[in-house]
Amino acid sequence: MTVGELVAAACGGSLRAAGRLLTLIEGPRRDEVLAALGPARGVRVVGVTGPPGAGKSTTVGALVGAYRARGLRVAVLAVDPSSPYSGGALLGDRIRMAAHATDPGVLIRSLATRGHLGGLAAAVPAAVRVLAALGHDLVLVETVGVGQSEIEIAAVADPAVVLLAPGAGDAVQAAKAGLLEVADLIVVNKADRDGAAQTVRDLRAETGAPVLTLVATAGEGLPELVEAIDGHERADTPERRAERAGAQILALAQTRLRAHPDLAGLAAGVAAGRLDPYAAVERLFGESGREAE
Ligand SMILES: Nc1nc2c(ncn2[C@@H]2O[C@H](COP(=O)(O)OP(=O)(O)OP(=O)(O)O)[C@@H](O)[C@H]2O)c(=O)[nH]1
Repeated sequence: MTVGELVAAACGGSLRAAGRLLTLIEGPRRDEVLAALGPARGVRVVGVTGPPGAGKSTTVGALVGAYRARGLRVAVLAVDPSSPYSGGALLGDRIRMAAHATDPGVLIRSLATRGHLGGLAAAVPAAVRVLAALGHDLVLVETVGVGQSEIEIAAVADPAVVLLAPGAGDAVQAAKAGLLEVADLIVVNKADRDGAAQTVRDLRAETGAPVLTLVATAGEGLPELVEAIDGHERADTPERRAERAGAQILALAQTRLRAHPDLAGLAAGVAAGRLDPYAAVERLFGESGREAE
């Protein structure tokens, strides 16, 4: 099948074709697929991130249920920055979201990011474009908050929801990792556990922001979370959209620069004193960089 035929089949409802397109955009044929999709269509992107075990998958599953009840077509992109595997990654998440596995209005997909910096930034926007073109109304991007990835998620998600479990450890780790800085919404999940109220107080003191509570397994606090997500979207402005787009462009540019074939040679030159770093940057950007000045 050509890419055009795949797009037509996927738009006609073929999950196989949709899966194939999502695989293609992880490789060298990404631009071909994006061109075949036609003009970009707006789609809501909600990010859910947090430390391992905070309850991200359970929460995403609950959010899928809430948005399906409104009749929206929902896609879930589960991103595991530590996994080199595509497609089959995060099997556990698929199992936890089994309630939606047979619902044709829900597409659940794992994205590998091959472990390189900027991986999430490079992979997610293209996948979101595909999902939007296929008629999804909402994309939930779930990622394990373990490093660079959660900073990058803020660039594509509106809002970025940071999920923590009760206990000082999680909150302190989240603050250290820079997770709280990128959070549009902070949620303490497992609010049925001891220490939840204290964690909420700590996070409020740390961030000065409102903190939501949730029992994802029971759906307690879910309507409030959905309301907060919707409210955040209503408050979106052209300036904020431009800011997110700018952050996305920078993250992609950084990915390209890190993979630049001349980078190692230039670094060796600077280290040996043959070249100064300013000249190295000039060479890295080549003609386009010089023209821009
Ligand atoms: N008591 C309680 N347990 C919960 C709640 N939400 C999730 N859990 C449990 O916590 C465990 C981890 O939940 P997951 O949804 O897999 O968490 P995760 O953040 O996706 O975990 P990773 O995939 O390891 O990153 C599971 O056993 C859930 O059933 C909650 O609100 N209360």
